[in-house]
Amino acid sequence: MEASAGLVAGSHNRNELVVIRRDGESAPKPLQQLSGQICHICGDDVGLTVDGELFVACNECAFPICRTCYEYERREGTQVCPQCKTRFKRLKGCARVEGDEEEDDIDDLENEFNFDATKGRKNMQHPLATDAILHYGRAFDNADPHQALHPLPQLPLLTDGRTVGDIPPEQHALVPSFMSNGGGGGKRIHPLPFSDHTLPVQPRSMDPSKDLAAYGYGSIAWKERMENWKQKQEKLQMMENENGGKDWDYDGDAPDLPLMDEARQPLSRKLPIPSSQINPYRMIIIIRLVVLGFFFHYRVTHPVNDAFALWLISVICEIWFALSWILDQFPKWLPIDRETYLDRLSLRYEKEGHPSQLSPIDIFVSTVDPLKEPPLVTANTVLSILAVDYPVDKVSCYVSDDGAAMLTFEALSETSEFAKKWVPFCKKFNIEPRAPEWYFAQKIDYLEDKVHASFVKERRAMKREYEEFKVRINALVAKAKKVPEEGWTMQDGTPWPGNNVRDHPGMIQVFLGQSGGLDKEGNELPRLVYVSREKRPGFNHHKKAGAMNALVRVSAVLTNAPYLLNLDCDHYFNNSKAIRESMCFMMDPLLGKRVCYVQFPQRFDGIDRHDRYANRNIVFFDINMKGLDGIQGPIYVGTGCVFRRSALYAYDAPKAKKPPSRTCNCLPKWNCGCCCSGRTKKKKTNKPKSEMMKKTSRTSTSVLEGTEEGIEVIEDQNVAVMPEHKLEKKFGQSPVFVASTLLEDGGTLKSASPASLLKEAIHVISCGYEDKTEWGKEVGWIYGSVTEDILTGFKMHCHGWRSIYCIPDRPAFKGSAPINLSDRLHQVLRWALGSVEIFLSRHCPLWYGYGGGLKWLERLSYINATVYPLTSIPLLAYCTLPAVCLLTGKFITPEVCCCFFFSFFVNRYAVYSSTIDHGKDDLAFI
Ligand SMILES: O=c1ccn([C@@H]2O[C@H](COP(=O)(O)OP(=O)(O)O[C@H]3O[C@H](CO)[C@@H](O)[C@H](O)[C@H]3O)[C@@H](O)[C@H]2O)c(=O)[nH]1
Ligand SMILES: [Mn+2]
Ligand SMILES: [Zn+2]
Ligand SMILES: [Zn+2]
Repeated sequence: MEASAGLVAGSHNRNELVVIRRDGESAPKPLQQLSGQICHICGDDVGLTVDGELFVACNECAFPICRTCYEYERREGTQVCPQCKTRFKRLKGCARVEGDEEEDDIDDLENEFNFDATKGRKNMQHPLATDAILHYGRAFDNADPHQALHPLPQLPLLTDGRTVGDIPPEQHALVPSFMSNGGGGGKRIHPLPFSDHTLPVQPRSMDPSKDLAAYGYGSIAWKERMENWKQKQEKLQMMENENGGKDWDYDGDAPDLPLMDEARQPLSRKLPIPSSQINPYRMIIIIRLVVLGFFFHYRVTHPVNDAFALWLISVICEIWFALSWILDQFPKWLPIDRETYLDRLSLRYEKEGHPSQLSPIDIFVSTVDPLKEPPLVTANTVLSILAVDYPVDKVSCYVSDDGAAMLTFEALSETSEFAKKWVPFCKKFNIEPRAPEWYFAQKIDYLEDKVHASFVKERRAMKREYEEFKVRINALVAKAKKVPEEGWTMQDGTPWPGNNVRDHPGMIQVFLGQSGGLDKEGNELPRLVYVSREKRPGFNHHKKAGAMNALVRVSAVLTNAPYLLNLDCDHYFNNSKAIRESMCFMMDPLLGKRVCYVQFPQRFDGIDRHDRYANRNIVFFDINMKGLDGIQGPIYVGTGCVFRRSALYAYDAPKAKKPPSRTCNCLPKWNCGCCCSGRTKKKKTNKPKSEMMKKTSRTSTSVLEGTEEGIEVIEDQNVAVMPEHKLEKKFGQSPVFVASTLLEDGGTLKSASPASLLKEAIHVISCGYEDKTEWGKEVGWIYGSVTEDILTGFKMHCHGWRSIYCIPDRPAFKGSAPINLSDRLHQVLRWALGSVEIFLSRHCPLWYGYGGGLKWLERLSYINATVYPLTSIPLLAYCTLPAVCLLTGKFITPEVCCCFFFSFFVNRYAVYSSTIDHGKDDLAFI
């Protein structure tokens, strides 16, 4: 390589030219003065060595980095040069870092290049580096004052008190993030600290010299990108801050027209899977069905007389397998994808100069046992909620603590304090994800991620703050290990009401929100509410379903947002725009009114690459659920789901008044003459915007224009003309709660004082509240199964609602899955038992809810979801048959011909795929 290839020139406002040769064969000479070089990470002066020479961190490309940044990167960052990705070597006088092999040998060249053998530039070492002794005074001048004040705490303790190194890899919770170097499976994560639209990503060229030209320090491209970025940020900031902006003129002027049109567009779009992709699958299903017919014809008409019992058992098993295969296949007939338009949502509901019209949302987090579900995990979930990209006054977070643990309470209190620093940081730099543990587990790529200098410093300071926060939480956890004899006492000296977990009063504490103190930048934070429902012996508390219903009522009394989102305590917001995604469906004036919930797929962190225990459930989440979305909507999986509050109150879906010729449920759609021929006949709505956006109220019958197909008319028939005593019978004896159910657009009674509302909230979480009401039977989360989720979703579909499956590019939520065998087996067993519970209950999807709006393919899929565990019985029988055959010398079929072989083979394959690819397992599409 030519020496000139490595020539890099630094110029900034202090404009001294520095020339450094990359090959190092002859010592590079500074042409003029050396200081004045700007660090391309933090923007400080790079500084000099004691010899008065420029500090050089990377001998390969001499990318300008100051000593502070260099040390930080070695200690906690990627440990490689941001530009050429060569591993940093230790420089004399720099702090030791974990992973430094030798004690004294500073010049650890061998190691250096063993690490990155591909570079093989052993003798291209920069001479400056070998005797680089740093200019301490200088370096300290540059150091982040925060860093100097707070020495880095020891290795962070995990929540169970052990240090990181002690943790076996198979553990729930946060371990993987400590173990891996940011993102499992060696895949590098590129966090996007700034939103995608701020700067176009410039593709990196393959030619290293070009690379340098484009990215080398002082290069024009770099500076342009910085400038560009700054301008865009300022613009964005201005748009956000400006409150007296230009009014929106709907009927108005030409310049506004494009915007207006855009705002009128639908907020989401349905994308059917191309028929060229899906038809082959359908064909295979049909072919198999036909072959199956032949097979059973043969089997039934050819009994084996000398081994009748064997034959009968095998035929029964085969018929069961065939049926379960059919149950499994047909709900996949019409898979669809969806696309959302967040920009249109914003144009429509967040008009400049007006207060945001986005709907409020109440977010529920459920926890039970702080020792099994570490408070740090819950804290991360809560932080990601508080920092969500949504108007703060429209978000409330309710944490249900079924363990009545003071630890959870105190951790939440700490979390609310930390949120005052964390939330403004997230919003300022637009980072993802907004759960600090997962955010800091990512490594930054300073070049590709368009990092701004001030961001680098604030990020480091925040990381330090987070580590201190973690230490505080871990201290709480350590303290909670030994329970004092007289039980816990709160800071004010009163005993903790929840000292007896099975017998304690209801507890509510509101943190943050309007009255709860502002964040570091003086902005309000979302409301955070701690709720622990009353527990008394002799009452059935119905586990998670009971906890959720308590939250439904508390939130109705305190905030009453028209939408709810529920999350398990270990599922954090991975995508801060997730609520907006769901609102693209819920707030769509056309499609929205019939949607009971928007389910997001469950995604997980820290699963091993081969997904040993099939935690990901790929077939279920990426195929079955998309198939259901094409019918009546995905089933509810218990977490990551945005509900319409009124759907939880057991109201029927607004009826779609379809033209009589379009009411069929034909399958398949493409050969149905009755419902699809006139599909293109879309009814244009010419009503003025304001009227289209008019909110409908449950107390008045209103007519909406069109539906998702644009051809139907919906009528809101949830007219609440129920007499009050009936409402009380349905919802329980709380006038405030009952009144809240009548407010379609949410909101609370303005007349009530906060104190009286809190009193009412305590009342609605008392044990006896649900007695003789419809809670758990018709209203809210439905009781009677440990998989309350399937049941709850099923009831809604029976009421005629439709659900939506939303898969944003960036996964909306992420959780931790059980990654050890016994936990996983327990979970699968629990799900299986829950399903059988439903199958044997009055809610059995075979018989329940006819005439209520449940589509038959959707019903098939619910039957499949509840009956699948029973397949284990015929499977066991079928697997023992060969052994019995061998022992008795008899066989399940009579003499065999070759056409039989063919059909037998095909059928066996079908049996295999239907039993193994069952719902929640990971195999091929069919
Ligand atoms: O008495 C209880 C028991 C559980 N939970 C909460 O329920 C959630 C799920 O419990 P977990 O033990 O993690 O069950 P999983 O099998 O991991 O959860 C899956 O399966 C459940 C049952 O189908 C669903 O409810 C969950 O949302 C879904 O993630 C957790 O947040 C718990 O804190 C309570 O609030 N109260
Ligand atoms: Mn879980
Ligand atoms: Zn720096
Ligand atoms: Zn380099």
